[in-house]
Amino acid sequence: MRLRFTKMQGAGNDFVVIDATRQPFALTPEQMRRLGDRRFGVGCDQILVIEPSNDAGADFRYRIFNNTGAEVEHCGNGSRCFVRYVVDAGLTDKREVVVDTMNRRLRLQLQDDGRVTVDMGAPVFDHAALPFDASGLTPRYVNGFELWPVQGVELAVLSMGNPHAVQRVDDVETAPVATLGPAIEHDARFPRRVNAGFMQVLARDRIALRVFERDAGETLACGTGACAAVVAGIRLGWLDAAVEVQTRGGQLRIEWAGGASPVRMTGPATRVFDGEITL
Ligand SMILES: N[C@@H](CCC[C@H](N)C(=O)O)C(=O)O
Repeated sequence: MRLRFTKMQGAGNDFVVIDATRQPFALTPEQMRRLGDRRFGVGCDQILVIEPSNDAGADFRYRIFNNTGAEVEHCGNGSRCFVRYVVDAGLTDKREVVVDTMNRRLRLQLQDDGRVTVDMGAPVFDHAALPFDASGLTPRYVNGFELWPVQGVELAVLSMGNPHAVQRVDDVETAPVATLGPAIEHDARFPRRVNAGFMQVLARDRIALRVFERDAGETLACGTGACAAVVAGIRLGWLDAAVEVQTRGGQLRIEWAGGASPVRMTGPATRVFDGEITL
């Protein structure tokens, strides 16, 4: 089958975007793996599928697949690329778009400078949401928030719609992301696995972050990972309410007022090229 696609990236987290409002979308997990493969296909961290909404309150539905073909709940950098795509493709003339994902309704705003701000929804600390099995573990409390001992390090665990485990490191450049990342991702305490964040606090309003993503491995940036790291840093008393996050692929701004308020993420979204592939 022939498939039209657009390659996009947000802070170096790269995507194959499929417009399922204009062509049928019916790829098998095997076809998605081929599409996401950097040698045998187009190559990407995630595949984003844009569908019409069947809910009057939302403009579109947006589905996310890791490059393994597994459908996942959320993708922050992808959501910015999603809105850039629907505006540039003329699918909407709105600059504020409402979209439904698997488990959240997101509100996205295209800024005059081309960046996109996303209302990412509120963080969830309930272990069942990840899920995270803390049985038999004793947390260390910092500023009233738990750090859990897993794989020999201390993890803050939370969901941004998808699961995250964040640790503080002295230096992101020397952090053992390639070895500890997969060990945390596959730790049995995370039965649906987890995205593992490594955060260096540079100042109360600035962190450096690397994320070993579930399925995709280390990516140049992870939007939900940036939100999770900043929320954890705020709860732990290390960060203020607005933080610049330096990733290997670019800069994101994350804001959170605490409690049940939504996390706001602002960052770039860029179209790279359009193409067609036979799968
Ligand atoms: N790159 C994303 C997150 C994509 C999903 C993640 N790998 C998962 O499995 O939960 C982002 O920008 O948030």
